[in-house]
Amino acid sequence: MIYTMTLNPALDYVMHPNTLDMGFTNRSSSEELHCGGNGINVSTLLKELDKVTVAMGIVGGFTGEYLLSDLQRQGIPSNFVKLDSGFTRINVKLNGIVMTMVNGNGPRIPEKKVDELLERMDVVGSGDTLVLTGSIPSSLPEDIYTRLMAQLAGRGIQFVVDAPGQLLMEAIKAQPFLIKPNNHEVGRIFDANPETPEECIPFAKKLQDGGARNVIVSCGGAGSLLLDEYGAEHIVPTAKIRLVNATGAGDSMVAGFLAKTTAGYDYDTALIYASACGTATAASKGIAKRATIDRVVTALYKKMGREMPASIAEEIQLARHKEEAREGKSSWLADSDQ
Ligand SMILES: O=P(O)(O)OC[C@@]1(O)O[C@H](CO)[C@@H](O)[C@@H]1O
Repeated sequence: MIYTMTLNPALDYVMHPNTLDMGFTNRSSSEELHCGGNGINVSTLLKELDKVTVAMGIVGGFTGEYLLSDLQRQGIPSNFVKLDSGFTRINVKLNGIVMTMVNGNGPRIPEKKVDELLERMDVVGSGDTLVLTGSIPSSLPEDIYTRLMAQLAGRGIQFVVDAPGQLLMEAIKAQPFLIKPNNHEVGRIFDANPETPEECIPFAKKLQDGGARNVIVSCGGAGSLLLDEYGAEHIVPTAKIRLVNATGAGDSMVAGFLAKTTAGYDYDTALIYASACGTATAASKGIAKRATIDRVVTALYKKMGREMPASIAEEIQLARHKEEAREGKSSWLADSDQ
């Protein structure tokens, strides 16, 4: 089972302002509301790929209730600690000419709620994957991810960490299976300015020396790097799309990588799939839908001049048939049952 942990979930309020003049009233041409926070995004994309996950974390107030009901509506099982006061943050994403985000700090988390969370973690056991991702409210200690991993150490759990700066550097000491910073985050950690996957290799090596087993560094349109646990470097380009929304693209990469590694695919295939999932979300409003992911996977293999593994091609075809059947465009279900 894959568990995702979102300690600071959010409702992402996406606005499309035509202007962004400081000190004046700006108007948005349309708005959207998505349930977010990194772990929830990972669960949402994995749900699109028919992978069951349990979303865990801490929620509060009416925004937290909304988030839980949305997870239920999507059919994503959840196990969240509920706060007695305070509310889950609303992060504002200004999707104008230049994308600007204002992320909330999040509610205050009392120590007893941390204890409750640690108790609930006992459901995670041997063979499970635990994804620890996103920032944490400032009332939580900086070593919270390390504490969670220490509590679960020795149970045969695979940890995945995608967190900013110091949180990440603390967490790699617990030798997570995967970390996924982007090139800007890597640059901030090492006081450098890597732009391409190739330029990220030495920094990925340092992160591996610090304990991480597999290191993915996403570099936006320049492609992605995976330095795998055997020391092999994999680089994939990014499929060309029209950028709609960068929010959740990194989480979608993590989800895509886990979808394929937990299904037994090799790291090379998993990275290509991860990159396609990230790109598909960047081309979507909210987290990508299955049909977009499949289109981008196909485009990426074409761009790379490589043949898609037959099993992935079959999956894509099956998903398309299912979609057509749902929309009443084909009768393949009836045919195949005859
Ligand atoms: O403030 P954090 O926790 O660093 O990031 C939170 C966030 O920006 O990340 C997700 C996309 O990755 C969004 O759904 C969410 O609003």
